[in-house]
Formats: sequence, C-alpha cells, structure tokens
Amino acid sequence: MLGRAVGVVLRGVASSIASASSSSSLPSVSCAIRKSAMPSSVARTQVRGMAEVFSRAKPHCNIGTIGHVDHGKTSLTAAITKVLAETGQAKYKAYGDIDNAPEEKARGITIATAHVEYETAKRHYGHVDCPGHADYIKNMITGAAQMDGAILVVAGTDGQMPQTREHLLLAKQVGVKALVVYINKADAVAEKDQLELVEMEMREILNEYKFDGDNTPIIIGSALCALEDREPELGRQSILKLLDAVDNFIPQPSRDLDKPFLMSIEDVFSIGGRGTVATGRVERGIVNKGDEVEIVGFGTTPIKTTVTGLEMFHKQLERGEAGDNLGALLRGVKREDLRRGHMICAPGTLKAYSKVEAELYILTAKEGGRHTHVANGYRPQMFFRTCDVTCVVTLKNGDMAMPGDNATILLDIVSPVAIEQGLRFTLREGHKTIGTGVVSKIIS
Ligand SMILES: Nc1nc2c(ncn2[C@@H]2O[C@H](COP(=O)(O)OP(=O)(O)OP(=O)(O)O)[C@@H](O)[C@H]2O)c(=O)[nH]1
Ligand SMILES: [Mg+2]
Repeated sequence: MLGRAVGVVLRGVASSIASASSSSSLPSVSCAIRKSAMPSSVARTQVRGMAEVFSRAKPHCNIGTIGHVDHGKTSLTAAITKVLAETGQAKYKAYGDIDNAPEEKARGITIATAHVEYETAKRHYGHVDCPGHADYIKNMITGAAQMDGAILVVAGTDGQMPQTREHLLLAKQVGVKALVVYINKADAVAEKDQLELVEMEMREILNEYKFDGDNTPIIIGSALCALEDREPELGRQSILKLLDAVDNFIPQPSRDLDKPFLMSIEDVFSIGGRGTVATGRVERGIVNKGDEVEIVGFGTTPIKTTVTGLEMFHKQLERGEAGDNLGALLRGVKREDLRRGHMICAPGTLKAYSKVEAELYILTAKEGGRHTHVANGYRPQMFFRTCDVTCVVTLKNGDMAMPGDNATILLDIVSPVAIEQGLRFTLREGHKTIGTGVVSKIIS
C-alpha cells in the first residue's frame, strides 16, 4: 500500500484517484507511517485529511522518452528514478514496474505509455515513457502530445533507425519545443569512433527535422550500467549529466493561464464508488474543483458535467492549470460516454466540426511516407492532440498530389471533433505517417 499511496508511476493519472480513495480508508496511524517513509519531494506535500496535496513549489515541466524500439527508453526512465531516488527526488521505479502489463513483460517491449514523476533542484517533472515499436506509434503520439520537451534515446550500437526519425517528425508536429539526446548502450560499443559517428548523424537529423542540431546536448552513457551500479562514468554520471541538460536546455514553457480551460483526454477510468475520471495534460487555462465543464467531440452535442475532484500524481489539487497532468473526476458521466480524443473545456468555448480546409505536406518515401501519390477520396487517419479519427481527403487543386508536395486540401471528418483554426495534425495510414498539416479554415 505504501508504494501505491505515494507511487510515482501510474498508467494514467486516474489510478491516483483510485489509490487516494482506497487510502482514505486507512487509519491515521498508517498515514503517518507512510508519510515518514516518503522521499523528501513527497514529504514536502502536506497531508490534508488523508490525501496528500500537490505542491507547486517548483515549476512543473512535462517530458518523456522517445526513440526506436529497444534502444533503452524504459531502462533510462527507470535509471533516472533510481539515481534521483538517492537524494529523495524520486521514488525508484524498476524496469518491471514501468513495463508492467503481462503482454509487455512477455514481449519485452513497451506498449502503453507510462507516467513517472520526479524532480531536480530546478523543476518538478512529469515523464511519459513512450513505446518505440512501429505498431504502437498511436500511443507514442498521445504521449508526446503532452510533452514540453523530450529525451530522444538512440542506441550507440545501432545508431538512428526508422522510428528515431519518425518520432522526431511526430514530436515536432505535436509541438515538442526542444529535446536532448541520450546515446545509450555505450557499454556495448567497443569503438569510440562509432559513438562519435552516431552523435554526428544525430545532429544532422535533428537539423533536418528543424530541431537545433548544433546546440542540442547529446549525452553518451548506459542506462543499464546506471541500473546495475556498474561503470559509474557511463552509468550514474551520465544520468546526472542528462538531467542537467534537461534542466538547462528544455525551456520552461509559458503556460496559457488566461485562456479558457482545455484538456484533451488521454485515458478514461471508472473508479468504484467515486465515478469516472478522465486524464490528460491541461493545454490551456485553469480548472477549479466544482467548475462546470463541457466535453466536446465525437458528436455534435457537448456533454455537460461538473469537475468534482482533481489529482496529479496521487496528490489532490483544488485547481488545475495549463501544463498539469491531471486526473479529473467528473459528475454523472459514464466511462462509456468518454474516450481518448474528447476535449474537456470551459462551457461554450469549443465546438465539434467535421469539414475543414488545411495545408498539407506529403512526406516522401525517404521521410517514411508513401511511394505513390495521394488522390481524391483518400481515407487516412487524422491525429491531433490525443485524438485520432478517420477522414476523407479532397485536393483543392487537381486530382492528385505527390510525395514531397504541399497541397491545399478539404478534410471530411467522419465524426465531428473539437477542432480549431491553426491546429496542427498528422495523417497516418497503416503503419506510416504520410503527411503533416495545419487547419487553415473551419467550414462546418
Ligand atoms: N548493453 C546495454 N543494454 C541495454 C542498455 N539499456 C537498455 N538495454 C537493453 O536493451 C533492451 C531494450 O531496453 P528497453 O529499455 O526495454 O528499450 P525501450 O526503448 O524501452 O523499448 P520499447 O519501449 O519497446 O521501444 C533491454 O534488454 C535492455 O536491458 C544499455 O545501456 N546497455
Ligand atoms: Mg520501453
């Protein structure tokens, strides 16, 4: 119970509400014991009644690990918590606590994103560990859509691979502002030249995808060594260097606190005896416990409800604000009524639409896109924020567009979704990202 009550890893923040509700039945003695065993970051939070209160003593920043399958993202996530746990700035989450689903354990890969919490002297971090496997890009997009910055993991043994590039493209597209690179598995690379080559190659592709390849910190190390307390230079020291780079190179985003509240739902949970909880990152504005909100998308009529509880990393909040990774308890809404991609917003501030005009760039085969043209009637999947929905493409000028082209298009979306002018989106087909675009006009 102790681990769960102060736990830092959660598959969706809502599990915090579940554990908070179960911990509320604990006698106060055990609550006191739990508190004394907490790391300092958690101990700073007050215990009000039985539930802890989230502290805003440090700025909150959302980051996460992205990169090709098996390059060591989950190992690095575990290693970060291990090193920071030494100073009470995290609770150690072992590899198996992060990839904890039976299928993940059996296959040795990440499928669902996992959320981890830790802090440095400078900031409090929410960290999303994303899957690298091409089959689970959808989960990666949802994870990356919540990040202010990212750690791109690339194995020194392999160098850049297809999802290294695809994740860079998607990270750019979902609005990740800056990233740092961790060249992992340096313990398994005998030739130092090879690591230098990987570093050069990474700087090149960062520039290619419009990140700052020349100035991006690139740290060489080994997550496994850090986890196994071996070769401290490559292990523990590299993690500290990485965190220093994250602290200093990933800018603290300015939060849109003055705009109306908007949160794109990442996941939905039903918490026995308490109701339905939606999780996600608040994109803009603030929300207070007791606020009326609307849920928009997948239909034309918004669902009206009230926020009756707010939590972040197992700790309660009276108010959530832009940048927070929240779980919101919603009154009178059934779990089946909600899904990933619904937006929760201040009443009357968002509408669902099904026809928009957009500017699209069609990726070339070299960029991971199609070999052949896109024609009228093409039906890809449209991704934006945490939402994905089927749409039909009509080209405004001509019947077809080639990979490498920019095209003005009309998008007919099969189910109305909360969409705005200026919104960036990605089109995907099967396992490929085929285009990136921006909504230029709402039609209906
Ligand atoms: N030699 C060596 N192996 C490592 C290192 N880091 C991770 N590994 C191994 O690489 C394999 C993949 O590691 P993961 O952390 O699961 O990789 P991942 O990037 O999270 O994989 P997905 O989430 O499935 O994309 C595991 O067997 C790890 O033990 C390292 O620094 N050195
Ligand atoms: Mg993983």
